[in-house]
Amino acid sequence: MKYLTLALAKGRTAEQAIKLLANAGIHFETFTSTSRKLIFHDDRTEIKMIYVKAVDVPTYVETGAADIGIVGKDNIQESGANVYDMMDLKFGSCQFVVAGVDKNKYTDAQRITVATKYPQIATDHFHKQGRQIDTIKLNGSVELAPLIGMADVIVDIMETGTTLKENGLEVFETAEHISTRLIVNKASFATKSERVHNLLNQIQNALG
Ligand SMILES: Nc1ncnc2c1ncn2[C@@H]1O[C@H](COP(=O)(O)OP(=O)(O)OP(=O)(O)O)[C@@H](O)[C@H]1O
Ligand SMILES: O=P(O)(O)OC[C@H]1O[C@H](OP(=O)(O)OP(=O)(O)O)[C@H](O)[C@@H]1O
Repeated sequence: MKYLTLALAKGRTAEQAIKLLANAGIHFETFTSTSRKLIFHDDRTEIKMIYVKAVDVPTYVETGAADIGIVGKDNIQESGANVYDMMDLKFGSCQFVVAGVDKNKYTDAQRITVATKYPQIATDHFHKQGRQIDTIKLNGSVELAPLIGMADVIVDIMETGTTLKENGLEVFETAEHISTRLIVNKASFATKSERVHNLLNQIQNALG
């Protein structure tokens, strides 16, 4: 039988994903989060895991380079990838928020500048409200932007709220809840349906 390929997001959710897979009977014996190895095999279940940057997981799955992906909903939504979002894995929980320092200015402004790692999500969020925005794409430390006058607000992920608090930012709006999801390539879902369903069942059972 041919191996199913699973793209797993590196970073803060990786350990929990590996633990969930182990509980589902899928073991990557040589895996350590600090290793530089990119491909791991479980010969018993015939699953090949590729260990990649979170932001790239939807691309691997959409193109069929991977049959299945484990990644945060933030990255799936931002990518707009045409994949099946099959399962909430219940870890990596956080929330999209709009935050800044001057709420009155934010409320009254005709047009606002939004700094974010997620320009597509920010644009969609504000367009739903009929607001026009300019986006500035940043790749980290987004909270800095309103503090130095670079942007009026940020759209970013909040988990504990510590980063906002320590930088004197206030939540103006809360948006979507985010968690880690299991996504499936559309062609694989049709052509490898039995194997994909078996894997989904194993993971669902492990989730309890
Ligand atoms: N407090 C949090 N901040 C950011 N992401 C979180 C948080 N809690 C859970 N997540 C989830 O974890 C993923 C981010 O993990 P991580 O920060 O390791 O990746 P990244 O930001 O894509 O990586 P990098 O910082 O290397 O670019 C997010 O995509 C999100 O789904
Ligand atoms: O509410 P909190 O628990 O404080 O978590 C939220 C922070 O975590 C993330 O940043 P990350 O740690 O990925 O660093 P980054 O600034 O490099 O993106 C996110 O972009 C927020 O800055």
